Amino acid sequence: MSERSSGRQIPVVVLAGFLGSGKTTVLNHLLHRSGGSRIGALVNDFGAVEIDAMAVAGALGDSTVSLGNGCLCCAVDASELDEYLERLARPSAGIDVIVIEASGLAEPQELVRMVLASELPNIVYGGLVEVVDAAEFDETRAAHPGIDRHLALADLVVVNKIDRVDDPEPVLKTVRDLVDRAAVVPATHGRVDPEFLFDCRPSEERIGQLSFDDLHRDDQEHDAHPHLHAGYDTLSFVSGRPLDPRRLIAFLDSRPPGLYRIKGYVDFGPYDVRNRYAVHAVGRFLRFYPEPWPAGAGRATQLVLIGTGLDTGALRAELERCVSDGASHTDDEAGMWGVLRYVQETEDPAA
Ligand SMILES: Nc1nc2c(ncn2[C@@H]2O[C@H](COP(=O)(O)OP(=O)(O)OP(=O)(O)O)[C@@H](O)[C@H]2O)c(=O)[nH]1
Repeated sequence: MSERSSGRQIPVVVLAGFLGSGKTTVLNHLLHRSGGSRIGALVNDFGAVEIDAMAVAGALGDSTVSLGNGCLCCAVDASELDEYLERLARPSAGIDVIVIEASGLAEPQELVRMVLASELPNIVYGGLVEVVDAAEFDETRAAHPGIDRHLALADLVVVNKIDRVDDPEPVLKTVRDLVDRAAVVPATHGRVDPEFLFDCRPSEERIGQLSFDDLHRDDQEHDAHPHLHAGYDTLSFVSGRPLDPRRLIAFLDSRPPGLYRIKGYVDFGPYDVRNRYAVHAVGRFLRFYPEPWPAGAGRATQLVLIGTGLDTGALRAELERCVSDGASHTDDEAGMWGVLRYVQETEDPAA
């Protein structure tokens, strides 16, 4: 049995973007480049013929749930969405990440709200990805000013169809000006690094999510495919001494916009001797997941940071400053409050 069935949460990524921007192309790319990770897709086609579902079905088999009855954000409420998500999130499906492909006309914030309102304990919101058509961007914006609002909500913007513009810089600059801390990634034919969206597993091994060994192995795989990773910086940070929760939160709250992904485990030492804290950040989205230290596991903080244009030396120095100075914190009850703000309480059925 995988760790997932014993309480691991499955991230749900919302994939949105205007009609024809390349959402299905991105999803298909992710399906083929996700290594050993299994993606469940919730495909929301706007129209009678489920073109998108057919486009992805071959790759997905039984892990696609397709909704052909109109726009997901209008057609279902949160409890109905939960029914679909539950089908994909059941442990027997063995799914690591769920991607909801919104129809080109969907209001992404409605979908995000519904995912956040989910009462399923084993899923967690994993971020909003907006796909933009680089060639049509100016015209689409002029006709649909709401696009600006969607981009402001995004955690990652894929500026797709770069091959169709002579100079991608103007559109990339416009998009960067419109986003709020989101990473902006240029792409052709939807070729975006899946690692930006979720934690990929190596193909030959499918045990627990967020394994640090897996992440390292991914780094090696990355070297074999430099074309997907051009311009991305990665920093691995390990500390055998606990981190100070206040300092870490100050670091995270002021993280630079290009620092798009953070994942790993944090040891807060005396602040919580029983649990380690899995950390998961996608763009502005940040969550901590406390979980008991596995028996026999060495206590250490292990983090991987991924982004674009990062000053990795400066980030490492900042992380070093988060290491606790060893003073006793037993009477400092408020120390963990900042961290606990980012812990989702899923255990409470009334929540
Ligand atoms: N030239 C070029 N064409 C692309 C690229 N990405 C996707 N396309 C094409 O653009 C068209 C639309 O792509 P889709 O992935 O279906 O777009 P979508 O956003 O899912 O479309 P809707 O579901 O209608 O909203 C398809 O014909 C793709 O082959 C790209 O980077 N360059």
